[in-house]
Order: sequence, then structure tokens, then C-alpha cells
Amino acid sequence: MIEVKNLRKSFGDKLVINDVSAVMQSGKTNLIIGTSGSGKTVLMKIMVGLMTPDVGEVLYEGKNIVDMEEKELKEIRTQIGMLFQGSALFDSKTVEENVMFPLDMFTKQSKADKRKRVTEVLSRVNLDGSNKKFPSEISGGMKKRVALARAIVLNPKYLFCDEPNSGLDPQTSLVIDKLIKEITLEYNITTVINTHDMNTVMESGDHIVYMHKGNKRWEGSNKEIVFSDDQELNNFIFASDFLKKAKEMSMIEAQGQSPKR
Ligand SMILES: Nc1ncnc2c1ncn2[C@@H]1O[C@H](COP(=O)(O)OP(=O)(O)OP(=O)(O)O)[C@@H](O)[C@H]1O
Repeated sequence: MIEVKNLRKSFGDKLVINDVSAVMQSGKTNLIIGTSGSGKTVLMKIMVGLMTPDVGEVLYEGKNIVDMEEKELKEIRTQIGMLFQGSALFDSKTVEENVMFPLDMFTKQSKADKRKRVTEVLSRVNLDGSNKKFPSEISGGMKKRVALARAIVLNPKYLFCDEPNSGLDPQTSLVIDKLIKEITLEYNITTVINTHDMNTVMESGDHIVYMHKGNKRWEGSNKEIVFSDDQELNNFIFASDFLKKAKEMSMIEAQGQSPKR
């Protein structure tokens, strides 16, 4: 479990994270949602230790990583997999070399063992036989899957994904969401996804944290989110008339009445 407690972060006189406390549940797909500029990325960067909060704690299984000694922090970093927004693959390296990179950096495994592990994770993301291809030769969805394979190659306990669906069509987005969710369950990973994709929210959001103007405004599951009476959250999730209508219908049905025509 990852827990953040009373986090606060300002840039100059601009407060961008305001006393945020939240829990990222173990073995679950946790989502951070909110409009652009609400503080999602800053919150995620603080959680992975790429940014230091002005005040507050980030606890990994109870251990605070803020102000942690570099040696101990390094150990936790090896348990973290990250999927960046633009996939962030090395263009001059093959798929295999890209996925092998963390193994080269953090392990002393033999080349044969590393190859075996890379082939294993590439197969898990349904990319058998793509080892020798270059990023320029594969589609955006495949690049995301390579990046996901790289993120899980060290068997992480924690997986952070920043906008995993950016730049993908809705169908390919679903494939990526499904894969992340399956992998989270299969390997019992604590996954944190930063997103404003409502499909992801409804399909994958075991636990959701809604950020609004630097504040945590709501926290709950995808079963609860559609029934929230928080006006800001409703404006965010039901941005279209179509979705507003769908909500009205499902609330009427939940009350056991048949929807009005
Ligand atoms: N390094 C920085 N220096 C100054 N201001 C920053 C910095 N990083 C973020 N901010 C500000 O903090 C606020 C929150 O930014 P953040 O990137 O966390 O938003 P977000 O919710 O992730 O938005 P998006 O969905 O567009 O990525 C914004 O007002 C942004 O301009």
C-alpha cells in the first residue's frame, strides 16, 4: 500500500497540492483523475520520489520516502515500474534492447537470462516475435505495450502509468487498459494511473482519487463514482449530454423505476 499524508507543494506563491492525503490500495488499479492542471502529475511525481513535497509524507508499506537515505530509496526505486506518457522508448534500440534496459541497469544477470526474461514479458503483452523490431517499425499501441513490458520486466511491486492512453484510439486504449488491469491482478501490483479517460475510469478504476485545483475532492470506486453528488466531480465525469442522460437513466433504474421516454 502507498499512502500519502498531508502533502503540500507550491511553485513560488502558487499552491498546487493542498494538504492531500490518500491511499493507493495494494493489488488494485488506483486512478488519479481530474481536469488539466489539477495537480495529478505533480502528485504522481511526489509519489515516485521525482519531486519533493514542501510538507507531508509518502509511505510505502509504512516507510516514508521523503527525506529517505539515497541507498534505501534506491531499493524502493527498483520495485517501481513506470510507463511514461509518450512511451519514451529509445529509437536507436530494438524492442528487445529497450525492454532489457532495466535489467542491464539494475541486475547482474547473464545475457541469456536477460533475453529469456525479455521474451517472457514481451509474450505477456502479446508481442511475441517483435524482439528485433525498432520503435519506428511498430504502431503506437505496440509501443505502449513495449513500454509496459519494460515497466514490468523487473517484477515491480508498484506500477505508475502517466496517461497510458494518450495518443491512442479508443479501441487500442481499451486493449492497454485491459492489459494493465490483468497484469496488476496477476502479479499483485499496486498500480497508479494518471488519466482523464472516462473509459479507463469505468473499466479499470478499482480505487479513484479525484483532484480539483490541487485538492483531493473525492475518493471511491468506479461503482460509487456515478452516484456521487459532488457537483465538480459530476461536471468532470458527465461532461457530455449523452453521459448526463446515461446517469439519469441508471439512477432511475437503480431506484427500481422504469426510465421516462
Ligand atoms: N515544475 C513546475 N514549475 C512550476 N509550476 C508547475 C510545475 N509543474 C507543475 N506546475 C503547475 O502545477 C499545476 C498542476 O500541474 P500538473 O502537471 O500536476 O497538472 P495535471 O493535473 O497533471 O494536468 P494535465 O492533465 O494537463 O497533465 C499547474 O498549474 C502547473 O502549471
